[in-house]
Amino acid sequence: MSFASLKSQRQSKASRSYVNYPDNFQESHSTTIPKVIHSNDSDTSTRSNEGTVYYGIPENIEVRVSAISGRGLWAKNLIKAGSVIISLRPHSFALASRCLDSHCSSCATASSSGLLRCTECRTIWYCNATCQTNDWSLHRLECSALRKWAKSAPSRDLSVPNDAVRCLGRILWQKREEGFDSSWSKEIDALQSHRHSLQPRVVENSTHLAHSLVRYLGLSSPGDLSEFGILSAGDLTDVISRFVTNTFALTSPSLTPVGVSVSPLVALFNHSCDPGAVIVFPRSSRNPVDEPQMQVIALRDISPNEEILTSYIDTTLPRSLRQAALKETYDFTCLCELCDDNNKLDPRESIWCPKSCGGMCPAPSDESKTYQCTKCGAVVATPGLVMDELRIGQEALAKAISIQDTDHDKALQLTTNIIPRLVSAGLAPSCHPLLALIGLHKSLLLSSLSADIAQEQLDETVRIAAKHYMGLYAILCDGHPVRAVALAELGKLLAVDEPRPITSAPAGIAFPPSGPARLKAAYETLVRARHELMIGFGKNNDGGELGRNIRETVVSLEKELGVWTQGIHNTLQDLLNSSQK
Ligand SMILES: C[S@@+](CC[C@H](N)C(=O)[O-])C[C@H]1O[C@@H](n2cnc3c(N)ncnc32)[C@H](O)[C@@H]1O
Repeated sequence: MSFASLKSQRQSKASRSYVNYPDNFQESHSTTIPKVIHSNDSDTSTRSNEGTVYYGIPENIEVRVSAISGRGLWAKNLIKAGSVIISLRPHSFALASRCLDSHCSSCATASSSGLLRCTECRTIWYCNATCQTNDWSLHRLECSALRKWAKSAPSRDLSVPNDAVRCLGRILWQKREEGFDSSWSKEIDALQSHRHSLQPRVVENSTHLAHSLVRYLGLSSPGDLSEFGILSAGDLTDVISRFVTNTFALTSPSLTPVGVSVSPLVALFNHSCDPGAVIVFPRSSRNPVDEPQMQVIALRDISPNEEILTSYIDTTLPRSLRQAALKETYDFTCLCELCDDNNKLDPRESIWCPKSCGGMCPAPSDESKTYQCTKCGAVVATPGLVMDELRIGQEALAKAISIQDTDHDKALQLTTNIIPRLVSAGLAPSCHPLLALIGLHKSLLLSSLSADIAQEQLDETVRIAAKHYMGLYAILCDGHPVRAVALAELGKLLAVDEPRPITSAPAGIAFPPSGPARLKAAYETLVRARHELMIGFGKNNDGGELGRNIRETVVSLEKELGVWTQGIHNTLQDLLNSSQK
């Protein structure tokens, strides 16, 4: 297995920075869609003709409206786990700036070499002339905007606008090209806006984004936005708010964020912290022109008349952080089962029993009052100390995230030091911030893997990958793509050729095992990973690009194991023969 493929999975997170408003832009009438609450009963949903705006709604789902969450998508028939519910090319997408020279801007295919650069703007890259031609109707506008932006940029670092600005630019150009009355534009205009209830941080970001957008479009004043159907400050606020509320990360087949994407139909799914469906980009199309293909996949069986819910945020976070993120960007308080039931022990906020009975206690916090093991009743004697460690862990996590791209070694040192402290404090691997620190530590270790890796370093990376999977296993359902990718990573690491296999350790005790036992563990882990990938990235997609890649690895490991088994069989036979002589 190549280390390069592992390393390439570790790219830093796409940054999401949004808007700000020009002060001199007047507030006015707006084209905001009417509020869509049709029912006062919080528990009922109403079938709605709102769906008529949308093209391509599959037969087995429909738009309904509820008092709590507005429009949403509901199953009409049973949808089985691993089924692709929706598959479409997003209305618009833009690559993160750091991915522009490693991914095609037309089909979003990753390529380490061989992309062709636009000779005019020297910023956008394509697989080939076909991809360039497919993107030309928008790129001809984007190309000159990029050149003007670069000319007036104060520094090289700022010579390309971020993905949010570029995506918004593409949306506005395409609306103008398609016509404001076209179905394409109507779907964009029907996206939900929260312009009357923007949170303070969103206002600040939005103002900044609006200024950048005006500059990017080459307009001398916000008033010139009328050519894009934006006639007032309110209209511009709507454009930005719709974008912020309805944008999804564009991700690689192994879930690395590589940009932003907007699909009005997919944006109709409401949120749950325990979702029944996920949004992924498995790269399963036969025709590259259809890529990037955005798919919504059922994680479990969804019953007829059940609302299909996806998650907008990282569901490994504890309740308070999830609620804060949802409030800030999406302006609602989540009432899903996970958020609603405060009394249930949540592995995201749990520590091991202080008497080591194997049970768990709620992690001490300002809100929780009882720190008792749910199995044996033992009480945490020093909750204050655990709370201190949790706080220190949270601060270390924030620091390590902020420096991971600029000072890899320092970030690695930080995670290396803090993880054992949190483990000693009794945190379970699924508990925040330990799980996040383990995940970050794993990605930092993966990014420093090289062909001349030492056995100890490889083994340490395998152990941390196993801990990461254990933490995710306690939180996410079977087949969740995040869990599936973590298991695939663990299996691939186990399958890496050992630089110096340790043969003396008794089998079954050491982890990771060595020699043939390790090969067997790799095989079993990858078979399991493939099962999970087939759910999270779709059965019909064969688990997406990653699922297909794991299938090939499984097949080659099968052969390798066969050779081992045959070798052992031959050796035993030789021994038997010689003893009989
Ligand atoms: C991406 S849109 C989803 C579609 C939206 N309901 C509509 O009518 O267009 C996100 C917005 O839907 C609403 N929403 C989504 N999930 C919700 C939930 N679980 N509870 C309350 N509101 C929710 C929030 O207003 C949120 O900002």
